[in-house]
Amino acid sequence: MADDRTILAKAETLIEALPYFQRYKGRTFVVKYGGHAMGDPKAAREFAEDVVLLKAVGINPVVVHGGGPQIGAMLKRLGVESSFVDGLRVTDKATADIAEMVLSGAINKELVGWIAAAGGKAIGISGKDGGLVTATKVERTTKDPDSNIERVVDLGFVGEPSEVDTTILDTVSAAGMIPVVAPIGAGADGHTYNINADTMAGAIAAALGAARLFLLTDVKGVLDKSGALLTDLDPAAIKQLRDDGTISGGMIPKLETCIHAVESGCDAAVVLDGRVPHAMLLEFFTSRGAGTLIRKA
Ligand SMILES: Nc1ncnc2c1ncn2[C@@H]1O[C@H](COP(=O)(O)OP(=O)(O)O)[C@@H](O)[C@H]1O
Ligand SMILES: CC(=O)N[C@@H](CCC(=O)OP(=O)(O)O)C(=O)O
Repeated sequence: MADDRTILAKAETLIEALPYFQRYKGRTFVVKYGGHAMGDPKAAREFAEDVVLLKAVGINPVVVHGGGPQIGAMLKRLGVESSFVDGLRVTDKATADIAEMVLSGAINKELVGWIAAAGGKAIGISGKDGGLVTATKVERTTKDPDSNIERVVDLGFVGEPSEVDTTILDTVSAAGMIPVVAPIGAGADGHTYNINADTMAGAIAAALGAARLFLLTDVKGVLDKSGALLTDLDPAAIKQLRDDGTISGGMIPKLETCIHAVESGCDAAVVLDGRVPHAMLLEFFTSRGAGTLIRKA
C-alpha cells in the first residue's frame, strides 16, 4: 500500500511537471552540488536520479561539484593548515595539489559513478579539460576593523574563471552524456588554480545561457537573521544582506555567483537544500517551490 501511494505521488508529480519539461526541452540547467550536501548517500543517490531524469526529458544538465569539507578532511589528515577569507580557501601550492586530488580524483569520479548507477552516462572533467575554464588569480582586500584601513590579502592559487570555452560541454551534452565538472582551472601562467565551486558553476551557467543555476547546499536557502527563508531576492537585496551581516562565510561567494550569473545570461538562480529528497525536481517542476530564487531586478 505504501508503495502504491509512493507511485501515485510520483505520477502526480510527473503530470504536474509535463508542461515544464516541454518548455525547457533543449535548455541547459547547471547544477552545483556542494560538498556539505554530498554527505548523505541516500540524498546523493536521489540527486543522481534527478540529473538522469532531466537528461531523459530533453534538458541538458551540467553538474559542477564542490568538496570543501572533503578537502578540509584530507588537509587535516596530511597535517596541512587551512584558512578561509570571505568563504575562499587560502591555497598555497601544497593545498592546490591536494584540492585537485580530492576534487578531480575522488569526488568527481564518485559522482560519475552515482550517475551511472542511476542509469545515466556521465563524463568527469575539470576546468582544465578541453580548455573549459581559464583561471585568473583572485585579488582580495579586507578592511582592518580597528583602523578601517584596506589591505590586500594574498589567497595564493585561488582563481576565478576569466574565460569559459563551452565547446567540451556542448560536445558531451550533444553525445547524450552528462558533464560533471570539478572546480579546478589552469591559468594562462601555467599554474593550477583552486576555484570556489559556486563561482565556477555561475561562470559556466552564464557562458551557456542556462535556464537555471541550481546551488544545492545544506540549508533551506538564504535565511534572514531570525532564521526564516527568504524566497525571492534580487542583486540589490543581496547587497543589503551582505552589508548588514545577514550572510557570511560560504553564502557570500554563493550569492555573488548568483548575481554574476543572472546579470550575464542565466535566466535565474536558486539556492536550495540538497539534503531534501528530490529538492531540485520539486523546486522546478511543481508548485511547491523551495529555496531562494534569485532574478535580475
Ligand atoms: N543568511 C544565511 N542563510 C543561510 N546560510 C548562511 C547564511 N549566512 C551564512 N550561511 C552559511 O552558508 C553555508 C552554505 O555555504 P557553504 O558552506 O559554502 O556550502 P556548500 O559547501 O554547500 O557550498 C550554510 O551552511 C550556512 O552556514
Ligand atoms: C577557493 C576555494 O575556496 N575553493 C573551494 C573548492 C571546493 C568548494 O567550493 O566546495 P564547496 O562547494 O563544497 O564549498 C575549497 O577549496 O574548498
